[in-house]
Amino acid sequence: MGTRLLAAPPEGSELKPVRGAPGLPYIGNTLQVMRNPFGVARERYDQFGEVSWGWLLGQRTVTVQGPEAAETVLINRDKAFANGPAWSYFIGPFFYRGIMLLDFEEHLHHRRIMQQAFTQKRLRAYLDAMAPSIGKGLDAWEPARGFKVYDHLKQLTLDLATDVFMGIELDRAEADRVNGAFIDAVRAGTAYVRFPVPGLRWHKGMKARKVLEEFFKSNLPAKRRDGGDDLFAALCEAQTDDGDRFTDEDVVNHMIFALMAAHDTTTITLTTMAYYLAKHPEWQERLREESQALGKPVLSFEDLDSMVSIDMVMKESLRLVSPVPALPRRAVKDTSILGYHIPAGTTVVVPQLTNHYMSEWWPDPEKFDPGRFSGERREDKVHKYAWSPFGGGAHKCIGLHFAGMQVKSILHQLLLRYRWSVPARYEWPLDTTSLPSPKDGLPVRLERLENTA
Ligand code: HEM
Repeated sequence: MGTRLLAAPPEGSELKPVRGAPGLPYIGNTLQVMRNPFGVARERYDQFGEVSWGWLLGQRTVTVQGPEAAETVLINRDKAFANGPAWSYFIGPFFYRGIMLLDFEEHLHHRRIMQQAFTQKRLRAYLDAMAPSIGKGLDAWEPARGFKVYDHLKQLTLDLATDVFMGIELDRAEADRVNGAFIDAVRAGTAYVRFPVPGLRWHKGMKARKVLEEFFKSNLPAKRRDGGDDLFAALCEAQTDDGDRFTDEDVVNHMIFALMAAHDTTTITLTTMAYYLAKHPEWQERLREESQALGKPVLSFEDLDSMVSIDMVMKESLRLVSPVPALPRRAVKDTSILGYHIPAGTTVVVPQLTNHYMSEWWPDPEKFDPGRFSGERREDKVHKYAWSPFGGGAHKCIGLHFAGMQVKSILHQLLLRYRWSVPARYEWPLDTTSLPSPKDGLPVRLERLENTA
């Protein structure tokens, strides 16, 4: 495929043009990137270096590889890169005015208020609220061969979302209606037909958005009045020192977005951990011993830092399978990345999934080796953006401590109740066409342990 330049740099500037092998207009390498993101990224890096371009999902897209380029884009010093126009292309109609889709001053205003829903005091309350629901959810698992871990974890985190995020008692039918709408809204983002044809994903997503809006709107007055220990109440109450608060509409938009931001990401992290712990039983035993040694059936906030092995496995799993595989941005003015000219209007993507596999930054990147995050080794310290599953800069994941808490709390309780394994030669078929997930649901042999805690 021929090499083409994205655009000529302005005359007299010392900037270099971005090169690429873009392929057919609109289609380009989309299929290859989806099927084999690692191979394509390596090939492009070897041919063009950190900054290259191609057609991706119907857009001219500049892909920036490696932590230095990631830092330039995410730190965004001269405010050249915007989230809204880039993310809206994928999820705009369904996650309208979610905080990740806001930019610059407006984003900062919302972020300051939202921060109040993620204080240590709030996090403690969320953790205490979720512990019993986790136990109940896990107790209902039925040990079997071919037990689909991914499907069960997805259901568990969805049920937790109803408790900890909404704090609303729902009967099963209502919970299924709201959860179903939520799932349709998330799926719509990966629709191939990107306009509303009745019965297809996009159309279902639009309908689902309406269901969710009505649900949160109708529950909002009671939430504002009664408060609570859930995220919905926290967003209603959140207030900055300057007295800024969210409007009713803001609360609804942020709730719908937060559910989405939290759900699949946490499920993918837990599933990846379950996969590697099944493939590496010595690590599973090590984690189980750590949990048993704690001598408590559930984790409290104070215990989180002492779960050192779970922490290392979580970090390594987030490196190997970054739940948000790529971060898109749109250049809102002419700018540059590592000396390359980026014209206004260009879509720029930071591919976290493949960045975590660069042998330039990670020794033996394909290997599951949680010890690389141990105090003595800290391989992630090679660059601030070498390990960045939570992104960076102004939009860095606001829920990262929440995620750590939830993952550790679930894994601790899981390790105390069950052992799981896969045949030695099993390799999971990872689907990378959307957010990464196992095509087969990750079937394991699940056994209940005699003594829990
Ligand atoms: C392991 C789990 C998680 C991962 C890997 C993850 C990853 C990310 C990433 C990469 C971003 C930045 C997107 C960008 O810059 O374009 C982000 C943003 C965000 N995440 Fe998470 N996330 C996780 C869990 C959560 C949870 C549990 C919550 C809520 C409780 C949450 C709420 C958010 C929100 C609200 C934003 C937007 C922040 C902003 O734009 O200011 N995330 N997340």
